[in-house]
Amino acid sequence: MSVELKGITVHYPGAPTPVLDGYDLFVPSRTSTALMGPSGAGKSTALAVAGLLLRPGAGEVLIDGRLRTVEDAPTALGGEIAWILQSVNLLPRRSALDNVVLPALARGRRRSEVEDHATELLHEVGITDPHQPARTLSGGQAQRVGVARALLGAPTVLIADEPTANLDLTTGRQIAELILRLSSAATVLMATHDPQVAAMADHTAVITQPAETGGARVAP
Ligand SMILES: Nc1ncnc2c1ncn2[C@@H]1O[C@H](COP(=O)(O)OP(=O)(O)OP(=O)(O)O)[C@@H](O)[C@H]1O
Repeated sequence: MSVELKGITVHYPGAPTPVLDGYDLFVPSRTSTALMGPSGAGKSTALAVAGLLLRPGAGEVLIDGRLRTVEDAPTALGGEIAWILQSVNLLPRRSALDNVVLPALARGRRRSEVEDHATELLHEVGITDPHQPARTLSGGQAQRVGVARALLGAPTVLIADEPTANLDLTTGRQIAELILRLSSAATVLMATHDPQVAAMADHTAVITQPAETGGARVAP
């Protein structure tokens, strides 16, 4: 499914200027785009709009050519749209496997329906013991569990907001490679500050500092 932002404007209350001002982005179906740009340029804001978590002041979000709004979030999130964040927020006393399946159980799936697939995904991301308690995982291992959790619902749109930011460069790049390889059937939008991570994606879009340009723009 393609993801398109058309003329998106977001002006946070109290801010002197909009963080996004007529922002356009097109991510073709089943491709990945790395979103780059200086801190504060609006990458997370653009992802929140694309992921239907933030209603823009103006503009449209089209997924697979269909107009979508934040009202669609309850059905889309965890199903067709999945997120991977910088901080993984695992339940520390539960196992890696529990952390992968719990969101699916909360959405009404039976454990028996998802457990085999979750175990397989954990294996694919390099977690050899699915019963390892989350509190004993390293940061990199925890993010691997986060990747498996995001992929369990077979999302068609995967949004990753600086998924490697809390990791050392090498681990971060391994995680980015995993995300892009395992989500090849999805359309991926990933914010990153690491040019090597960005280079792994099919395309790069740069959001420039609005204060300098009068509005965020995408570089070709
Ligand atoms: N909920 C909010 N309310 C008010 N201002 C906000 C809010 N969220 C973000 N901002 C401001 O909007 C600007 C863009 O923030 P955003 O997090 O989208 O940037 P970013 O490019 O993702 O930055 P970073 O690389 O540091 O994560 C910043 O100046 C930030 O302080």
